[in-house]
Amino acid sequence: MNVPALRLQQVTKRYGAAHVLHGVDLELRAGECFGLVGVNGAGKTSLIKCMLDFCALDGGSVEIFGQPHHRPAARQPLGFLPERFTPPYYLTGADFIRYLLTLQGLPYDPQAVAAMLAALDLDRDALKRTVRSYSKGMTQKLGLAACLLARKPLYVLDEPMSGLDPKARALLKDQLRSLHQAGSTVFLTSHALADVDELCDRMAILHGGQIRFSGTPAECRAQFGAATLEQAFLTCIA
Ligand SMILES: Nc1ncnc2c1ncn2[C@@H]1O[C@H](COP(=O)(O)OP(=O)(O)OP(=O)(O)O)[C@@H](O)[C@H]1O
Repeated sequence: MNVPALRLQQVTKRYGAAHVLHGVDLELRAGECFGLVGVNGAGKTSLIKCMLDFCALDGGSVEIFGQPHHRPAARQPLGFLPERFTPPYYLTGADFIRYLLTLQGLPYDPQAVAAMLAALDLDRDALKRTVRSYSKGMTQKLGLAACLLARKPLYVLDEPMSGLDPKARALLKDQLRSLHQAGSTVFLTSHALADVDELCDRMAILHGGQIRFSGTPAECRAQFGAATLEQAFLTCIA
């Protein structure tokens, strides 16, 4: 039997008196593209922080490819793009990519870097410029490039389309499809339900601290008797 890429069991998270996650169960099969959706403040980023051991759980457990998430080795097969990606402003794009690759024991391959920048439509000149001179979309592309260059079995991407122009969104979707075809598992959050519909094998709706729906986008439409994923989402959280 295949080990799940991610398994969350009864995950509970509180910030002081505020209960954000109440017993969340979620399982990602290895090799699938999975989308987590929910309104602002639903707890998507908190769930990711719990998964990656950036904050302590108040209950439950998380396993990454069968290993308890708090073991550093469990996170080795994982690439992560945070929701608010803010690289050190004084580094050049090349410095930043080199730094992240070095941390993972990977070489800086100028050809691979150039190919990834082209694949995300980030001008190669950006490598020489300090990050302080980047636009929001350029910064997001740099974060995506650094993350995707590491070639990991599992990617956790918190709102990866954030700040991207229509061309870059289309290119990123191509990249995510390629990763999927190559066998990587992708977990992403998104507010663009059309992207989730297009890209994801399965999805979950997080609302009120709990998973209200988990299944394929087609199952989501069918379960809520809706023609579109947007209508299904609205019915689900009503
Ligand atoms: N460090 C923190 N301390 C206190 N409350 C927090 C903290 N981080 C998040 N929260 C609260 O937890 C709730 C969930 O926030 P979270 O960022 O996980 O939501 P989200 O679903 O990712 O939202 P968005 O779609 O707006 O990015 C919100 O009410 C938020 O204010």
